[in-house]
Amino acid sequence: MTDLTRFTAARLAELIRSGETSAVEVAQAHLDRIAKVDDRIHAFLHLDVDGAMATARRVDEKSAAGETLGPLAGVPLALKDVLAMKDVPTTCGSRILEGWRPPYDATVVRRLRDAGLVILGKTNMDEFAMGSSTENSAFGPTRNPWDTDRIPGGSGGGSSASLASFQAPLAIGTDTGGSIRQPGSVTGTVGVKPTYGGVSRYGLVAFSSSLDQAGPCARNVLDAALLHSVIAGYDPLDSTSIDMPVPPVVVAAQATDLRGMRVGVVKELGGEGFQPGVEQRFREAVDLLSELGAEVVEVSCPHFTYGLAAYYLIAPSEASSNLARFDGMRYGLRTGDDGRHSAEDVMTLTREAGFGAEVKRRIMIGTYALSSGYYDAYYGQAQKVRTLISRDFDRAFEQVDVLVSPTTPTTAFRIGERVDDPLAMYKADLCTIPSNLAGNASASFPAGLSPDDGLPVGLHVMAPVMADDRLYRVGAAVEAALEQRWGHPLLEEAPEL
Ligand SMILES: NC(=O)C[C@H](N)C(=O)O
Repeated sequence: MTDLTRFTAARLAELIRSGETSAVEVAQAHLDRIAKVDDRIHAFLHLDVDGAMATARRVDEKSAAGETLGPLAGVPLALKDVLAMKDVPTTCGSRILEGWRPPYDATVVRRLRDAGLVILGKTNMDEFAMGSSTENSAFGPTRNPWDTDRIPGGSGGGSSASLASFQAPLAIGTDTGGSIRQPGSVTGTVGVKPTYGGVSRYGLVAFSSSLDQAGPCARNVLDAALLHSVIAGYDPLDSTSIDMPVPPVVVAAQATDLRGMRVGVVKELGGEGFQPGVEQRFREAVDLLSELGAEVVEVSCPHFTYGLAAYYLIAPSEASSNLARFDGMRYGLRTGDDGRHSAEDVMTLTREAGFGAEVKRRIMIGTYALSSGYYDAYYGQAQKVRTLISRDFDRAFEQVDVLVSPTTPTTAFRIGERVDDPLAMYKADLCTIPSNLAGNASASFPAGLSPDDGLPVGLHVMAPVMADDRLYRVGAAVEAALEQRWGHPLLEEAPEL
């Protein structure tokens, strides 16, 4: 049979159901691929070979017993290392959690297991999801399969790179300010940030609790939708979980036109500071939306311009509180516990040794923004801006069904290029942050290769709260039209590894 790592997730599941291949064969093919290429990519931090093979065998046994298999049963998946998986190392890309094996599964992980997905291992990420390049991982950077001198995006660069290098057909990411969508954009893959509350955060190690959201990553729109419907849905273990039916994402992912849909191009997200090739592919994508039947208008969201500033007060503030629990007493690393230091000293020494520079920077910014006398001027002000951004969305969605922009201002930059310039790094999330602040659904879909450097460009689509299906409708129609234009999916143009 042709190389099993080249199939879509939907097709693999079909082949397993029909008995043309087995879940064990599929898992083995992906583990072989990882063994062949991951020394050059470094997408994975940890492989769970025994666990993966055991799940695959269970799926094959069920199939042999004539049990009906779910739509993704037996399909391999790469899990971002920020989700707790029982007895499997979970580091969040940080030294401070080295050696920690969670005693429980995140709800997302439990749902994946129940649906028979084969979790291959944990993927690399910026430490505690703070970054846009995966260079802030304590375990070394991940490389972009399109050009291994470049970043695969962040913080979920391990997940996006595993897809683009055919090491896994599906992955899970988390998105606080763009960590699913920006890696998707720069690797030519699909990344969806569901509505906040649409996917449970139980067992997702918290960075900024009011912004964090787990979501599906895939090489095509239908696969992302199938994965979305596995992980989404109400969870009593997450107090912010929305008790409503999951939007009909799988049906929407089979759309071929956009007739009757109103699309708004966000005036403030583009132009100055955007790479010309990114702008060009974005404009072409907008023309394509009209060709597919959508009515396209320009929409102004004046407060989006302040999104980045508000995010870099709110996210560090929440992080400074959330990360207080990593003190050497409860999890992972403990430094200075030699009988000569007080408990407080052990906490300080552990945090000094266990956290990287970016995490420390954010803890300091957040602590400052929340401190007495500054709270109103910084954190309080940022929360007001957050409300204004939500109102921009509300007003826009009175006129249009979805909003669009480029996903990121540039294509994948070079490893090392922005490590000494945090602001340049933060700007990668200029277009993605507003949706985290407002909590609405949004996604990045491949929109072709930039004519100036031949690297992938993403089309960013934003939909109202719990209207995630609209993202998939746009994504599916665009994907079908572009494949027809090129005669193949975008990743076929990626260099062989
Ligand atoms: N976590 C995210 O969504 C990534 C964002 N670039 C950040 O550094 O906060």
